Amino acid sequence: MASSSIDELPSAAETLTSQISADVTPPSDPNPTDDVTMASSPIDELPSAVETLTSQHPSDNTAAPVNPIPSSDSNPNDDVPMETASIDELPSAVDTVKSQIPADITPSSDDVEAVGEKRKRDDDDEKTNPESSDPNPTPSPWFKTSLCSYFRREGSCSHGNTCRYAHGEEELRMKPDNTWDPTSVRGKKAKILEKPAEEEENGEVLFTEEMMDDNDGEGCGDGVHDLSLSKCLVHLPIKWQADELKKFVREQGVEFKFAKKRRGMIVGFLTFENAEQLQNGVEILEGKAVGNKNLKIADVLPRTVDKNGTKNQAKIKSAREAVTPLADLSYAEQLEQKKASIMQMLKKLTRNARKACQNGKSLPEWILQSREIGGLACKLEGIIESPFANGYRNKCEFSAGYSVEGKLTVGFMLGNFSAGVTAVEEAVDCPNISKMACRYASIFQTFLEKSKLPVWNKFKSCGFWRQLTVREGRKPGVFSNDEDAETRIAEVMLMVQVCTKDTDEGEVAIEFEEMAKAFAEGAKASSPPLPLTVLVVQDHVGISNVAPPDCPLRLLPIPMSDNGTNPDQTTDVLTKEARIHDHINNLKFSISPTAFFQVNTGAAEKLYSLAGDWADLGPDTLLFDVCCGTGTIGLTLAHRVGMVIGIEMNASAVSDAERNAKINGISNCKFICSKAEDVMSSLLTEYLDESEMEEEAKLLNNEPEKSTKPRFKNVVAIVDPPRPGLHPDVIKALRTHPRLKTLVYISCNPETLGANAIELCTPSFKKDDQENRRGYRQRGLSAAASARLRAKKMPASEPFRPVKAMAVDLFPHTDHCEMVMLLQR
Ligand SMILES: C[S@@+](CC[C@H](N)C(=O)[O-])C[C@H]1O[C@@H](n2cnc3c(N)ncnc32)[C@H](O)[C@@H]1O
Repeated sequence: MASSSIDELPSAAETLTSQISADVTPPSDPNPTDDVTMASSPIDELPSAVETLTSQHPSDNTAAPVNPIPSSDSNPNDDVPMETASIDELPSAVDTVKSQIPADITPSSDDVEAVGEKRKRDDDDEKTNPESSDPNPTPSPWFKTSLCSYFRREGSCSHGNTCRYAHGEEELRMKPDNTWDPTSVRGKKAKILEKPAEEEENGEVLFTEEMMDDNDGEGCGDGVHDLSLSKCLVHLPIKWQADELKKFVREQGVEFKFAKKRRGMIVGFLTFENAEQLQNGVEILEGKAVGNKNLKIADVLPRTVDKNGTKNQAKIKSAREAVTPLADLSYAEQLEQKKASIMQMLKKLTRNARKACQNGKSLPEWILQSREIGGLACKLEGIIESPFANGYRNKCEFSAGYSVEGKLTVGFMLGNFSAGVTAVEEAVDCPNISKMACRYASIFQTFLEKSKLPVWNKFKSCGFWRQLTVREGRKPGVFSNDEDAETRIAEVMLMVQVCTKDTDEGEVAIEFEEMAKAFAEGAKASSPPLPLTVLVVQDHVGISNVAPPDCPLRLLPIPMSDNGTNPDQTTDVLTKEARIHDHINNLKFSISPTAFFQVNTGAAEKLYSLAGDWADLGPDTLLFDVCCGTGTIGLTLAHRVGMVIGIEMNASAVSDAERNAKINGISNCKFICSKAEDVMSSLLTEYLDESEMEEEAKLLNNEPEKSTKPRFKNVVAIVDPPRPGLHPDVIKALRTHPRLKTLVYISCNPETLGANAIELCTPSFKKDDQENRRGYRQRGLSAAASARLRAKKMPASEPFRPVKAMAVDLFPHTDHCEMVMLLQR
């Protein structure tokens, strides 16, 4: 290796790692699904796990009279009286979905209030004493929000039905501050899930690479900083680098010795010359406004030892907590939590859509009717559970880094780099990860311990070994329990991400050879031996491990194995092409290293079937599969439609899709490699308007021009965008094409589905009333607020209406959940 900077990196043991106090929270699941940016809007309004859970809706069947509380979003034009009577239970989930949890979503009065109603009494009235002896009390928002201790103890209460306290969990209502009686089951559950919020307050940031020892470019590279004279600054602008930090601090009149800051992080470091300088700096900088944030000053502590010399380990999150935060709840409880969070999203959609409607115009029917279903934009039919709750991930990305204790580790990051967390811990007890993936991570870790090349240092953006991705391909057939998970895996692709910048080619070649040997031997030595089908290296220089799809790949030969699990490298074309296979609905899918494939194949199968069942398909249907990846949705539904057009921007996914059509003998699918925003409108015109013109010409008895395109009576789009949602141009094209009547929206991020649905489902403004604001998105606006603005500019077109929704749990033990919504007009 040529680079001296890499050679000079301190060893893990030498590294003086630091722990600092700061109020940041690591993400719960580093890799819930593949994130490929599509929409231009950031998701500002994503609820945290805690918000989601504390705002959980009760499964409350009581029809207690309540005092309506106005929603902040109430639309002054909406003067439809609010029902306070009981609301019929929603129909149960579709019969076809056997494993689905019954939909117990009878709304409580709180839900009705969420629809938005004028305040009828003032705050003093709301504070009605629940212990008052008035025989006909004005119901208070606190009514039945606490459990009756008498009832709990004795099993009865002399107040009977008139008691203000809840007689059992069934009767219990959420408090006006969106919390549950802490002694109730729901209160206790919420507490478990509030844990991350407490940690956020405590603020733990773990740096496993030393950032304080580095020469900061001002000739002060003594390698040692006095941590008692150092402070950490939190809430700095993410784009700042050290120079901007230095400039800012100097402008405040603060003197210092060193300043450290990396682009992409919200934290930076200051080291002072002496105690006086430090005290002065803290006084000036603490709470100082920077942008729309106020600075926080935190201590820089040695990583594993606090100021008193005692270990800080107790405060440190485990990989299990970081990656699978719901793992300590039962699976039934997890599903209930997710369903509740999707219901919140559906209520939010109604509120946002009301805000997006034109003043003085009547609201669309679906918003008016939402009050009958507790403020939901449409019925939530339930949640489909994952067929496997454990070891279900077919793709795991393990980072190479250092553990909290400075040990070289291949595992999961305990938090977010932007918040300063670089600690990596082994995937111990993470129930969503297969044993096979963990085993490969451990083989890689053992290899790295002996490697001459260093692991990637995120803070300094240097090093060589970055990440190991383990992708598994399953055999065809039905599997019914978690236990046989390992035996289902037939093929494994390993992709190792490295950064070869400034390295010696010869040395790298030797390391790769050693690595291939280590994997092959490790796979063979495992009991039972592990499959190893493909080994590829991805060469990436960027700061984050998320590499662009066109990042260079190199296929490495795997030394021959005599255990029968590996194909012959010299003859097998599959290994030469770097691909593995998986199976969905009896179809075989070929998957290349960077192509998206749902990480939970069993649950994806259910997801696609549901989308097909809702999509109103038939031989006369033209199906647009928008963001089609390797073609899974279109190909599994191809036999039910006339033609499928798949649109996908990742070129290797598109060539996988074409290959998959061939492998499965499907000939009515066409795949377009492009960003959907660039082609959606023209494709709709190309495939629909032409046939419309021919139809008209026929009616007028004119001889139509001979078309090369097939004609379809029914047009349906199934969209399955990445987490940022659909691009505004795709939404506009779908919304304004009059022949598209049915749209099935699959979303791995219900929040962006909510934002996109605002644009799809609110009536167009009259031209004169349309807002003339420029651009698709204004800085600082939430996704929903941006969507509301765009909705006001939507060209005249019939809006869709949300018809029904279903949650599908593709990610057990994490707080992520897939969602499907049917939109029609
Ligand atoms: C959530 S995945 C869904 C893939 C596929 N439907 C499936 O279930 O396997 C989203 C896909 O959208 C693709 N994508 C992201 N942005 C896109 C864009 N602007 N235009 C078209 N495809 C895009 C990604 O490459 C990815 O394959």
